[in-house]
Amino acid sequence: MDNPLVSVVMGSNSDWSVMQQAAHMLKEFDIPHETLIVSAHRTPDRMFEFAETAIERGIRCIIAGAGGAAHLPGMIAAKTTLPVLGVPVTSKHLQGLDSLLSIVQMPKGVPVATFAIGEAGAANAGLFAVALLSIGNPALAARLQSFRVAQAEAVNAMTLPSV
Ligand SMILES: Nc1c(C(=O)O)ncn1[C@@H]1O[C@H](COP(=O)(O)O)[C@@H](O)[C@H]1O
Repeated sequence: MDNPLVSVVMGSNSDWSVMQQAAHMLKEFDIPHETLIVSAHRTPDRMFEFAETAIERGIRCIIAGAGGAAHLPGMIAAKTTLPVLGVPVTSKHLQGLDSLLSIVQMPKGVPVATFAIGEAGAANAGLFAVALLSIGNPALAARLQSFRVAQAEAVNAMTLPSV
């Protein structure tokens, strides 16, 4: 996508089933974004270059998802002052608790905004990026409000089976 405002990055293509939820939200709100595979562990030089050039490329925030020893969001945050939204990807052996703790326990001074494990976290990271971009953008803020109204209506229309 031309001139992306949000980067959605992940450590491996195996993260896509979770991380695509963030991209879907951005698409729903017509936010120009890019999706990339970058790994602090496996492609450290590429990760450094990505983080160091993100501001000059016009990126406004970075959604970073990883599983297991999920150092990617924190390492990106170490190399840029852009807001980094961390998504703990569900892992095979520890169900993403390892990813969550790796992402959330950042040392003071280098924040990563950490979301829920898995698809809900990825979708919410996308929505949070929209919320960040809606500051000073009343049209986008109005679309976000409409999204909430539609969501409330869907919940109001829910029914339960009789016992
Ligand atoms: N946590 C990280 C990092 C990183 O933090 O740099 N790079 C890859 N990974 C994670 O390794 C898991 C398994 O990856 P593979 O499926 O490729 O073996 C993925 O969830 C990925 O995010």
